[in-house]
Amino acid sequence: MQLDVEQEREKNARPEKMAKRRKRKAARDPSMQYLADPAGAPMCRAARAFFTKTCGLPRFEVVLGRKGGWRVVAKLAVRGTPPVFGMFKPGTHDIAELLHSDAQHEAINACAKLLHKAVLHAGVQGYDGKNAGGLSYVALNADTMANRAQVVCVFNHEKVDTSLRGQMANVLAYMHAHGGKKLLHSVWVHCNPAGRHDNNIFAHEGAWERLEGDKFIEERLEPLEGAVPYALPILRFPPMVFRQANPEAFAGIIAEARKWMQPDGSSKLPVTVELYGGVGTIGLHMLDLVRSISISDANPHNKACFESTVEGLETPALRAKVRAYDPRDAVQVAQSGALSNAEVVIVDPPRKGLDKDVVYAFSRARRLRRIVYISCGFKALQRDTVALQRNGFKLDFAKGHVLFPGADHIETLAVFTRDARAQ
Ligand SMILES: C[S@@+](CC[C@H](N)C(=O)[O-])C[C@H]1O[C@@H](n2cnc3c(N)ncnc32)[C@H](O)[C@@H]1O
Repeated sequence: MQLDVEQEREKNARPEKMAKRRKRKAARDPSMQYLADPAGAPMCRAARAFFTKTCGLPRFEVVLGRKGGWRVVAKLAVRGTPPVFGMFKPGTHDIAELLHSDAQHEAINACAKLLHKAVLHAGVQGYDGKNAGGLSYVALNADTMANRAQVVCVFNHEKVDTSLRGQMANVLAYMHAHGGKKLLHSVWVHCNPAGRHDNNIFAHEGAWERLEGDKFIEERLEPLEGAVPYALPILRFPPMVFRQANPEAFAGIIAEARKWMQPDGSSKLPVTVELYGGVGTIGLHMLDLVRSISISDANPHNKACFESTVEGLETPALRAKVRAYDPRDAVQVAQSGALSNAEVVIVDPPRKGLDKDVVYAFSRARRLRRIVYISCGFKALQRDTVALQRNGFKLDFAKGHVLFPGADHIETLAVFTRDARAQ
């Protein structure tokens, strides 16, 4: 009997404890938690230990860029009426208001503030977190060349109808009347009728409508100071494709990856395949270093961006190196024979890392010597490193880059090489 009372007390105490824990966690903005020493964040320490102690590399350097103004892609949740723009407190569906962040590009901060005022003025309802309807997210992308922002209003609706267009006309009228014209690159509406537990901001099948402005943000990733110059592609981004949130720091990863494109150290240029290639952000910076390149990505919206960048390349010789863009899943591409002549493969998968079937396809690709792996998911990279090593690829090099200073995150360039006789 005594035991039952204890158990009952414990059971009742648990929700209270959980609520306290959630509150404590929520008090810390997780993206700013390690700002004093970004390279000392737990994941950076874990990566250092893994690559030096477990993998036996002599060193693992972690590179840190600037701590403020680096973020060019911001996605803010919107909840309630009047709508609050911000971030979810960790482990909850409550929002901490965030219209300004020192991490964000100034065009994003200015636009978020004005958009919020316009939404309040136009009487737009925020998503209530349960029932369909309302503004659920805003996504802002900085056009750093012109100091403007590409704005997407995401509604928890099935389709863009006259009511939504009417609300957005009022929002835009307010923004235009309050200095928005020079701040706005473009304005889009997207419909994502997701449930409250669906964390995807954009829906694969959801409707998109561009209300004003240009289709693409154009971006050049300036090479690091002192780098050997090469023809820089102009990348093009509509809002529905992946764009690196910290392009300045990502340029450092590209610069490092460029050093690893010749697997046998000779001057022979390799036949290269890139999987998870997005709009071509990495591969199109390697054209002077490859004989040819084929790129693929599962998001079909990337293809038009990629082709538009290729069309604008400086010389026909560079254009001639680009073989194809395959808008399919990496497993399908890897199993379709695309790797049969590949000597170098570049991969930059999402956080979950490489699919097992992709690793298997690498092990069967007879000419493949090198994998240049850019990872945004350290746990998956650990798993993939072990799997690639089992399949005869030796880890030659790894370097960490802090892309989101303050967050517990690391982006890693890892280079694997397979000796011709090892297959
Ligand atoms: C981390 S992003 C990298 C994109 C690009 N390398 C860049 O730097 O902008 C990962 C990319 O993988 C793509 N992706 C996600 N799952 C995929 C899959 N199963 N097969 C192929 N591509 C996938 C996404 O569309 C996204 O463009």
